[in-house]
Amino acid sequence: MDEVTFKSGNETGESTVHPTVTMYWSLSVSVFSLGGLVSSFFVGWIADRLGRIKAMMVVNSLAVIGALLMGLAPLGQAHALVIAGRLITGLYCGLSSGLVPIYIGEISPTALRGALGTLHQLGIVTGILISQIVGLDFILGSKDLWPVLLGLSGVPAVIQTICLFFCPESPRYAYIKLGREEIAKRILKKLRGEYDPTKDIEEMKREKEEAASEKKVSILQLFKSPNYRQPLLVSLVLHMSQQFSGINGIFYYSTSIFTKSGISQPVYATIGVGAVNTIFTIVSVFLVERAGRRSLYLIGLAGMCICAVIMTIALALLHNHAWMSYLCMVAIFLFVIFFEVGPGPIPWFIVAELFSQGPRPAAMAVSGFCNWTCNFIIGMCFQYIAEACGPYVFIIFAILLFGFTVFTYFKVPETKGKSFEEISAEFRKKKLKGLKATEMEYLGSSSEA
Ligand SMILES: OC[C@H]1O[C@](O)(CO)[C@@H](O)[C@@H]1O
Repeated sequence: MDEVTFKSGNETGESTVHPTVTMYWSLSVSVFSLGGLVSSFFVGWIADRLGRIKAMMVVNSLAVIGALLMGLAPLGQAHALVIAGRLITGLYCGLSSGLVPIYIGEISPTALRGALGTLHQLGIVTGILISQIVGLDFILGSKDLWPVLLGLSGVPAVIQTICLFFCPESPRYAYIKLGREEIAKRILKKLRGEYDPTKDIEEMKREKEEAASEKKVSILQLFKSPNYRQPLLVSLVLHMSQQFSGINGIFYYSTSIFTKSGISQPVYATIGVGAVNTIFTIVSVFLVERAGRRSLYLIGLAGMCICAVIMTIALALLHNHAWMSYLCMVAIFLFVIFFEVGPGPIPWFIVAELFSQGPRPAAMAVSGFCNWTCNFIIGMCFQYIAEACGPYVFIIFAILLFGFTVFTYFKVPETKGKSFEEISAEFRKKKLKGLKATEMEYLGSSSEA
């Protein structure tokens, strides 16, 4: 008999799963983010080498290959093919989660950069919601139809490839990277309608001069150069805060959290979470250009921190008070709402705002790598931490969220309505101020001596 079999009926009457199955399951869950973290490193390279549009088209082929491997899995060693397919799909997601925000950031007019940037997250959450629904056991999540479910994951990439034939290349790439002013002007007119592109071209010219003075920025230089220290720190911490907020703890394990908190139809509650997640990402599209990134991020993190505390209290008191399950459920929904108001969408597009054309691709690669690494860590560890901590698991996230809120308050600048150039000038000003302060301290201490 194959090793991969389910044993059922232990002494407690619950069914138990053979450890080999658990191992294959965990592996197929985690290779996805492993693929993401490896490939995100190459985002900058491929974006500059092929241009934004061609890069997205080429990368989409990975999604199709991954989907085919999973869809055709029953024809071969099913578990091995599913794991290989998930790995390749992860490689695809790592690249595309960097390329899409770079492209959106570069084609958007300043006043709409945040709103359009949030559409990237809207794409992610809509995908999650659709897969939650079609994954229901009476739709495609059954013993016979699961290969169709997994095979369909390539469809959005095919649709995107077709749409990309109608999309213009990034004007910033055309002007700054390729030096094609006329083409850049034509693209700008195609994107914005008949208007005078002189102001935009002027801005790109200044960015190009800045980029020319700093040579090509590699990932190593990004870490070495003091000019990028502050924006890099902000980018990495924002991506870390997105994943270490515990959002995927909720997403990966929401059904079991709902079961534990006594909800009778946990799968539908999970779909409810997906729906609320999508609705509030749409709300964020409209909010982000009004309220600004910094305030939304602060409200989002602080709100999530409070929800994590409430969830902990509700889970801890559940044994004594059955109504705590409702409180827990409300806290979970609010947690997701606060996430999508700021920490969900903002990290993806703010990195493109914090860096000018030269270092932008490298910065996107490093930030994407950070996001996927943290995602992988949560995927691997959450279950074990939850088992070890019981109802107190979310207190860890509450503490982390508090720390990230304080960091955001002191370190994250507002980028709303500012040109790329103005944003980097602000960082330079801060750096100078910091230097002056250190000089003063030094002079102060030497005169005291
Ligand atoms: O909406 C939740 C989803 O958003 C992400 O944080 C990406 O921005 C994913 O890691 C998560 O599954």
